[in-house]
Amino acid sequence: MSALEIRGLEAGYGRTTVLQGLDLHVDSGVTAILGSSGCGKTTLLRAVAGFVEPTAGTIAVAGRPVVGGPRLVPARDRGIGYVPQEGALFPHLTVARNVAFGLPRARRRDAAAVVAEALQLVELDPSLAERYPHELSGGQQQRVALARALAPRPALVLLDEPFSSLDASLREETGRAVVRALRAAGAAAVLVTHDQGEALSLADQVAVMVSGQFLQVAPPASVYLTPADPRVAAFIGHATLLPGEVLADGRGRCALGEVALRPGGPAAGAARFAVRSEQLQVRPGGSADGVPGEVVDVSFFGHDATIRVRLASGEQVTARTPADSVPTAGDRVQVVVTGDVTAFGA
Ligand SMILES: Nc1ncnc2c1ncn2[C@@H]1O[C@H](COP(=O)(O)OP(=O)(O)OP(=O)(O)O)[C@@H](O)[C@H]1O
Repeated sequence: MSALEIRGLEAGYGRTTVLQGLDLHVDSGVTAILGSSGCGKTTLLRAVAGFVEPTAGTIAVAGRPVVGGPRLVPARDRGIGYVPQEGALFPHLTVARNVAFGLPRARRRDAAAVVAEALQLVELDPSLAERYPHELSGGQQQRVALARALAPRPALVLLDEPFSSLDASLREETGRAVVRALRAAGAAAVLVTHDQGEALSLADQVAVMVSGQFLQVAPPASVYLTPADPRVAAFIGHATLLPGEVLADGRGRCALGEVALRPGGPAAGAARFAVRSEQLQVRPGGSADGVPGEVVDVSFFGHDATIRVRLASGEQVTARTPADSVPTAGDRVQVVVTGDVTAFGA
């Protein structure tokens, strides 16, 4: 039985349709909904949770229809845990009372045991139970919000950009802890994010959303290495898209010269090539390999750097290079492509 099954879902506000017929299947584990601001990620979560009424389609949670079935099941009866942006804990309640808040009446009598178990799941010290939210760090507050969502033992937890207010290091640590807690609780989760690193590192399945549609739903490595659409390639791999031509022998030609193509692409003729930044190597000007170009600018990150290069054709490409061999703006370089390039029909 799947934790969440969505078919042909349409939803919006007034006359505006935001979700344009979505299908999604979540068995278990974490599914990340990845997309840029305004594409409809929160609207999808709200439709699943029961805060937005869809105009078409069906939603089933743990095998039970909640939309498009015999009756529209209200939010409180869907058996879903919801972690909103920035946790939204009740400021006047202690951690323990926050966690116990959503428990059904029958389980409130042993609330202390449920709270202790939920705090253990999210790896929080039991001594924090009597603190108030303002006495916790941002990461601890997020874990309490998850403990509150997990306490009623839902089959499905929805998380809306849960780490967006945390700084980079805390974000990674909290993200991993949250995934461990979800797995330990046996709950499937749908995590909304616009951060591709977060989606790729935390999720078992990534659904890439653009304008209320899913362009690809697949495991992280597949959306990264074998994007189904040029927009997925540009969004996920920071790929440069170049016009070119597929040659008869399965190779391709573009402003980067002749390149090897990933099998299964379009037939010979005009095409678009997606080249990920780490597939491009920048060598000193005058090197034998590659095509010539001029460095436009460099962004240094410590562990590596990205280098924008203007090719002789006038097109610009972005290369990622180790931190110890970074050229400077204005340098003449040779750009070499490594590995297979993904081609899409023009
Ligand atoms: N209550 C509302 N009434 C009318 N339009 C809305 C409402 N909420 C959202 N929208 C619009 O619906 C579209 C999708 O919004 P949504 O919040 O789902 O996007 P999102 O992908 O979650 O964005 P973000 O990453 O910025 O949170 C946007 O164009 C937004 O302006």
